Amino acid sequence: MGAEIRVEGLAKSFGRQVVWRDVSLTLPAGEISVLLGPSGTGKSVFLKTLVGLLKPDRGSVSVAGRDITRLREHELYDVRRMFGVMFQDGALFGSMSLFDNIAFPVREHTHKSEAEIRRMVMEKVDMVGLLGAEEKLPGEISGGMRKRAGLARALMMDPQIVLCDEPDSGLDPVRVAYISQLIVDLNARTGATFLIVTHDIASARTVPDNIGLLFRRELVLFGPREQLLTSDEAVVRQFLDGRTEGPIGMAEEKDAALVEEELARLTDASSEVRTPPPRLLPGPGITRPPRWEEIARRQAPSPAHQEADA
Ligand SMILES: Nc1ncnc2c1ncn2[C@@H]1O[C@H](COP(=O)(O)OP(=O)(O)OP(=O)(O)O)[C@@H](O)[C@H]1O
Repeated sequence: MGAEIRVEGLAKSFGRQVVWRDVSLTLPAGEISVLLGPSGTGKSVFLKTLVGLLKPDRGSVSVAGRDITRLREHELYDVRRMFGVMFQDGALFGSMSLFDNIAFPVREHTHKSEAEIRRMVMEKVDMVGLLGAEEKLPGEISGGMRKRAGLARALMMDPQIVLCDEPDSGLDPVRVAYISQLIVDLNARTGATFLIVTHDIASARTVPDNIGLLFRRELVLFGPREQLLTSDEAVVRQFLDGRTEGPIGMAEEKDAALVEEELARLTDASSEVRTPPPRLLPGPGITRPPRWEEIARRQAPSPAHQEADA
């Protein structure tokens, strides 16, 4: 089951460089949240702060009710075990098979037998769709498969919270769609709380319950997906519509160009933008827990619509 994370008044600087100064948000237990923002706005720093790898200058991070900014190192260890982290580059050891890479956290942190480790690894390998590839080296498989292996490793300790740093970076649109579906499926199967950092607006629109936007040292907005996608807030509209007019200037030129390019492909007609697309649902064969049943029910066409369509 997922744990809630409550962040209040978080600030972080490196020397004179302010990364962000007053970030507050709650990641609801068991839900999927996405964090958007141009490069360099401190999304990875935020993930590292949530796991206690970086200490904030101010503010609190409560994980299942415990403020990790006040914990000692040995107490932090217990809280960290609640997390599974999928790093940006997969962070797999190049000389180890996928099996050994995925087994790594369990071998490091537990004294389980090899037979038990094999059972656990094969379960996760199956969950991420890598059955048959477990003896390959990371260099022998595609980028999409490496991402899946990174996810399998993040899941090994049955985490209550899964953090994914750009699970879709460097993948073609079809592989991005597969990874998005996988994240939805894993959320339905594990009930864990997911936070995903991404630049991919298409998946940000269809995967999460909640979306946040970091820009220029601030969390511009964080809330339910529908609220953000239909927001009239100028900065949100500008970001989602990829327009140059608006409060967001061109200081981060390269990032703005990148974001615009993505958005221009996906959100031409602004009327379409205002109607959130349907959410991705867990795939066939996945038993939907009540919260996913509810999401599916809410977005199913009503009987009246079905009759009108017939
Ligand atoms: N350990 C560190 N020491 C000093 N500066 C750092 C450190 N880690 C990150 N930074 C700086 O903090 C800023 C935010 O970095 P971060 O990697 O979190 O951005 P990001 O939003 O994740 O970017 P991207 O989308 O490119 O991954 C950057 O300017 C980076 O150089």
